[in-house]
Amino acid sequence: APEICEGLSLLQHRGQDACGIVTCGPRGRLYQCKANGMVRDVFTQEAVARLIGGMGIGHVRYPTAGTSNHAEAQPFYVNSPYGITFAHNGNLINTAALLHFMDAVAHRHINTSSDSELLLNIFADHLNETGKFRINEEDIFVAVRGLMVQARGAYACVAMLAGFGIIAFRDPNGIRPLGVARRPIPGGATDWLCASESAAADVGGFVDWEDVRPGEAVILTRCGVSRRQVIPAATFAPDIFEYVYLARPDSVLDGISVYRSRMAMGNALAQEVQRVLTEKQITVDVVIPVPDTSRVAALNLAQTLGLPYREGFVKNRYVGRTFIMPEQQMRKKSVRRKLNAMALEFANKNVLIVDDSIVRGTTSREIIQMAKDVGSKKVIMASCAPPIRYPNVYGIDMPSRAELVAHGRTTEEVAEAIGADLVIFQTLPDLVTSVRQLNPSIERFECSVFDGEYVTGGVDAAYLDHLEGIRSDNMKTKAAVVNGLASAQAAAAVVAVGEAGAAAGASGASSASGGSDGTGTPSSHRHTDGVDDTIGLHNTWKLS
Ligand SMILES: O=P(O)(O)OC[C@H]1O[C@H](OP(=O)(O)OP(=O)(O)O)[C@H](O)[C@@H]1O
Ligand SMILES: NC(=O)CC[C@H](N)C(=O)O
Ligand SMILES: [Mg+2]
Repeated sequence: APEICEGLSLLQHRGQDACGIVTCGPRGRLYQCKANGMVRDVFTQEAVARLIGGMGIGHVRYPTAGTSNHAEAQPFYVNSPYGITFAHNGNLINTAALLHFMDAVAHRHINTSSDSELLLNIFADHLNETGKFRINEEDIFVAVRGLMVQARGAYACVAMLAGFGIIAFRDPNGIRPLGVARRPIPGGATDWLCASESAAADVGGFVDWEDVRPGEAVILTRCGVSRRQVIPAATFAPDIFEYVYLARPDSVLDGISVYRSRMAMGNALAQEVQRVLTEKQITVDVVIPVPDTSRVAALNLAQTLGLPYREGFVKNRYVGRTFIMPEQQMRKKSVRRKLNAMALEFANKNVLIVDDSIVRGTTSREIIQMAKDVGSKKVIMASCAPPIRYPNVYGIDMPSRAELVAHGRTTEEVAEAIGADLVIFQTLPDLVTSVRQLNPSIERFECSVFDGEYVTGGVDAAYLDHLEGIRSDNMKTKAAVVNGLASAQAAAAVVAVGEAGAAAGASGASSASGGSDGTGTPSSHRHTDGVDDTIGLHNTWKLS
């Protein structure tokens, strides 16, 4: 658990909403801790100490389906068959069909609106098909294949079978990243790690990072590692937005250094900036990045153009990423809390502000205003990514066209909307070249947010309308309220169940429990909407 916890803190930039760890201890017992909040807050020393065992899985959540309710925190658990826990990065696009299958064919109850809970149950259903008392690796490969035939969308997953091992797999388009690394330990044995990004492996001393191939499954057990291409890869199309924004610069994903790709984006953007500035006859005095993500590209852009690079915005290191926050109000407020403009770098200058992307325009609107407030002459905004005009359906939460500032707007209109004197976007071919030149064996990237071409197929106007209806900011707020009510309504019944559980705990049924409710949670913190709770796990800590 301490190592998984460390790994999750290195992946915190991928999800700030909720986090969780499940470990597997002696006799196949599972121990879990999950809640809304950041890794450092949820995993107290005591909580981690209670997560015993030699293998486990963890997750940091950035909700892209359902709500931010803690019932949707991962990993998820089902007891049958074999005791499976599951963590998923990505987003499914055929949830309606899968839900119908669950209901009508598999007769499995899905208790949240999380697509990950659904995916776990698809996996469980395929494992169950074996009908075996004890399964083997062959059965697992067959089950993962069954899941891949059925599930559509983006999914990089880790699953743990109690007392058996860990299974990692990546969808047939390889949209979201996933890799595996090893660490030799004295005596000849080997530790294994799977993670979304290689940076998590480096820090733990794991080596030989290998990307899981699209359509491949990896099984890790005491006996070693087995890999199999369970389904032929479709088009291998990693999401280019990982390189633009989501991933850490020190990670190498699918053979491409994120850092190098951002340097290349800065170089390429410099050419476009040069061209536009010459055409418009504007001179720029200084290049200023928008911390954090655009720094690498902005520095290279400034060097290429021979312009001074200045850190004119100072970032509050205690405020996380704003784009992945769930609500617009929160995002907007956080930009002001996060960034402060230093007048001495802006006053009386034509400033070129460089960001990695302009999505909703929340960041740019605020910082352009700040730049003006401290006396800039002209504010020119350059984006390492082209205009984002289409929703993302594969695990980046930008589901609604209306929320995208470039949707239905020309570049000039975007400038007006965000208050810039001029906006300069990278072209899509330049962005793709910046990334692809670092690994030409990747033939294409998932670029749907820029060109509206969805690599999996199955995403049409009707689907996007439907998605907008359930995922727009407005609807998320409504869903959260409805969910909150459901939780409150469930509470009365669940408290009663909890008390009964306490009796069982007191009689010694639960070896790991330390609290009065048999879950290890102090009664005052008891988690009261437990209808969705992973019944049967040894909960070590819950924030109510
Ligand atoms: O147009 P918007 O909707 O504002 O989205 C784009 C902005 O959001 C991200 O920053 P974020 O604060 O999330 O993270 P960072 O610190 O890694 O740059 C991204 O780097 C842009 O700055
Ligand atoms: N990025 C993620 O981890 C999202 C996983 C899943 N779609 C959810 O909303 O929980
Ligand atoms: Mg940013």
